[in-house]
Amino acid sequence: MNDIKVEVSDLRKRFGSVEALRGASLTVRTGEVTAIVGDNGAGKSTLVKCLTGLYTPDSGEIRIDGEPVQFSSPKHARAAGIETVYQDLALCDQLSVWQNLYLERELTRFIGFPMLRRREMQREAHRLVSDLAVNVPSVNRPVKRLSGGQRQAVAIARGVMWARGMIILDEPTAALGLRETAQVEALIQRVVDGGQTVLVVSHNFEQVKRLSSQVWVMRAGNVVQGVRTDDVTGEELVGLVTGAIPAVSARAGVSNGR
Ligand SMILES: Nc1ncnc2c1ncn2[C@@H]1O[C@H](COP(=O)(O)OP(=O)(O)OP(=O)(O)O)[C@@H](O)[C@H]1O
Repeated sequence: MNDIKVEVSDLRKRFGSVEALRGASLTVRTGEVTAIVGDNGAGKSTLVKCLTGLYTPDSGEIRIDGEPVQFSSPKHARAAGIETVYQDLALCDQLSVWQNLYLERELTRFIGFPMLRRREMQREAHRLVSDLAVNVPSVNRPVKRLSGGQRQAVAIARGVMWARGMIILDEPTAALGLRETAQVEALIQRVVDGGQTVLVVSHNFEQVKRLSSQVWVMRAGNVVQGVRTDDVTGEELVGLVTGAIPAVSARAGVSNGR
């Protein structure tokens, strides 16, 4: 197994006069939760969007499983097995849980015309939801009748269903209360235990401490430090993000994240 799932090297992206990424580099280890933290405007979303094919970087390199990739669209990144759950979740309110899980990727059979394999999708959706212990009353329930935490869990489950190796979560619990946050964090833990690699963007340092093994700190378009999460305190993370602490030195025997 390749230890490094993603390697981002010297990524640059400019929007007119704004340099959103100024040579950002980081790695994501296979089978772990890696976090990216940074203040507003630090470049986190831009970096994620380069990884998911929404933006094309001006220069730099992205390697997945050791292979250089250039994603020209989100579809292209999805075809490479990278699923992303954005803050807006992109769920279709009127549709049921199972319909959302298969949204735009419905199973069909051709009998002179394409026909939906409805039963099979419902069965598989039920199996996935049970396997991940996603707490929804039924896969037939429209998502508009679910709580915020349940909706987030459905969006993550959809990522799990289609990802082949990696899921990116953009602020997965920003809109949730304490109990729902705990449920979504437990789900993320199960996803990683199931062998997926997770990259999470979060403003919640306590969550980063609880969930991730590795954290990368971004400031003004650069990745200023990578540390193993156990080697940094919450206060140090805040200091790194704001720039009050330029860097923390690696604890004995631990590199700065590479
Ligand atoms: N499409 C765009 N057009 C112009 N400028 C952009 C665009 N996207 C991002 N930027 C700028 O690039 C910089 C980095 O933005 P980005 O959204 O990547 O930061 P972020 O760390 O994700 O911030 P936040 O935590 O607020 O979401 C900011 O100055 C932002 O205004």
